Amino acid sequence: MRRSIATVSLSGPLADKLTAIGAAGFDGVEIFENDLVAAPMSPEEVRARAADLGLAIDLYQPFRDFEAVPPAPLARALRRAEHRFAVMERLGATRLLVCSNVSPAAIDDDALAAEQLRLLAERAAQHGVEIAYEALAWGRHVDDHLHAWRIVRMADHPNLGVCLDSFHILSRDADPYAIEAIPAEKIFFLQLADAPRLPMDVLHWSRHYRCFPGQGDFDVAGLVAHVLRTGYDGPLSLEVFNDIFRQAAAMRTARDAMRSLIHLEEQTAERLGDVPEEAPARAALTLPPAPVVPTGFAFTELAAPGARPLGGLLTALGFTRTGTHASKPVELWEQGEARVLLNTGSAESGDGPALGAIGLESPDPAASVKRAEALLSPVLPRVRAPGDAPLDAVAAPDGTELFFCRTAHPDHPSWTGDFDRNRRDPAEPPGEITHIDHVALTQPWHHFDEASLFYRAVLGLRPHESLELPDPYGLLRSRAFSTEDGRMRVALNVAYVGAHDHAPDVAWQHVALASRDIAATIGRLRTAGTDPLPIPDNYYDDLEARHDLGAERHRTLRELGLLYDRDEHGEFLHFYTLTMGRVFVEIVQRFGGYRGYGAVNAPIRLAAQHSRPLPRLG
Ligand SMILES: O=C(O)c1ccc(O)c(O)c1
Ligand SMILES: [Mg+2]
Repeated sequence: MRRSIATVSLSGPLADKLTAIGAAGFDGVEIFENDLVAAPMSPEEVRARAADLGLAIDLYQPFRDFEAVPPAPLARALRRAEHRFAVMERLGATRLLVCSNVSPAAIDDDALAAEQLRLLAERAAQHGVEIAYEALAWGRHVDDHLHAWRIVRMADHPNLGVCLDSFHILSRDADPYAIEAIPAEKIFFLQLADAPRLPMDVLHWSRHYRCFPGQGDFDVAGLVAHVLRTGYDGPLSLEVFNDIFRQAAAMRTARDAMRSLIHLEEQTAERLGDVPEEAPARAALTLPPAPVVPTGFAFTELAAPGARPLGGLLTALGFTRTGTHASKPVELWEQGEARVLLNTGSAESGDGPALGAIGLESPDPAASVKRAEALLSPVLPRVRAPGDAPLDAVAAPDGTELFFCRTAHPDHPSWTGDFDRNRRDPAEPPGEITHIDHVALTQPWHHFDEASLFYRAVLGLRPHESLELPDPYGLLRSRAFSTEDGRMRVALNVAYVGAHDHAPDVAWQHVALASRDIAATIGRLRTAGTDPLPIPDNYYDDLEARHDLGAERHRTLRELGLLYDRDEHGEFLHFYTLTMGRVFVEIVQRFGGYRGYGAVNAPIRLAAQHSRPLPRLG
């Protein structure tokens, strides 16, 4: 399908927005009047710029508070309209969006609305313009797309149709099924936006919290499927009012927008299903190569300029250094299926250790990269020595390198073959750590939505509930993404701005390791002389109030310094190590199918982390 985007969705002056939209590969653009009015370019210049960038001007908008008014305001509105038609002629735009009247002066009279819209359409026709009538969810009398359609049908003018906007429809929980009854030629435009479910006033919600499809909670693909069943073949156009996107780099937002549409077309195809009666609708869609869902973690790589403290920590947790890379200053540490790479050669950032890369188990690493590339993720150049196994990698939005691996599979060269694994001591008593449970990545606040879409669309992960966690210095947003079977999980946290002078930088990342006997692991750590993150006594008093686990268990948890959570599936015990540079390690033990991440305990962790000076490194 043709892909468009409204200029309101991006940051910057109009010329820069157009450049970014063109560079991201869009076919068309909705020009917002504000952007044009404020631009130092004539409509003819905007027209020429758009044409140079290969962009059609698909819509000009918005035209407000027109219909169902008394004669005097109608006369004024028609005068306004004539001016808009003249600008549109200069722009070369032929569709004008008219949104439903929000003025208290509007009259609740569909016949009057239809008559006046007919008059507007008649005037528009003289300028070769068509009117797309959109029901705003907060319209005075028309706040529903089917109501707008009834008025359009009543007006019965070839230059008048409806504009459907997924936000206005889905924010009101309207069933989009009835859209299928609207003839395709009367759907003049389709605007798409997603949004997180927020119980708030709909105007405020729409103007500040819209996001690209795949970043929020709406079933946008389901709606598009209904629209395509009508035979609609106009553009899929993103119209996103978002406070953060208004501030973010336009090039990056435009690429994210395009990624959203690619993914949306794919999801729409899924909603349509592979049956003959849906074939015409499906034919309009362009599909990227199918997602290759990771099956687990192959490794995590920590940039460890001063490797000693991290190596010491891993030893205390029961890891063994099992190898060194044949051509790079990278050590392999293993325990069970948990593998940690310490990259001692990484540049000294001044911040100390950091999480640099994640290895994901993929059933087909090359296909994983093709998928990521089709969804506009930067593929990383392969820097490897001649004998090294091929490693396919892409960059996640926050710069974390994601390697697609096939560990120890007979049909695929394994990355572990690049390590001299001569140090594995068979006499070493096995520790309790079994595998990597999850990885938690802190995202810059203005890239959180981009990162969410990346993990959903590129890796095919399922989003979990979005959480807000109190922290002494701010409110932390957190959302987990996992495979259906939960074997591979990533938690994204958004870093806050830190407006206090003394607010610490919390761009921490952490690796959570699964233990089959967490009491033994924390004991092992203490025996090695390494303290875990201390948990205040008050936590255990509160835990006793919230859960009755029996006196004995409560005493043990308190003595060991373990945190506790439960859900309807099972129980969860965990603890943390102290932070080193930008990373810390969490040890977790799941019982009986517990699905969460101990998020209730995150505020305790954050408070404890803030109360401690950072350990000295090196
Ligand atoms: O918020 C608004 O006023 C507004 C304007 C134009 C639109 O297409 C829309 O969906 C909302
Ligand atoms: Mg709209």
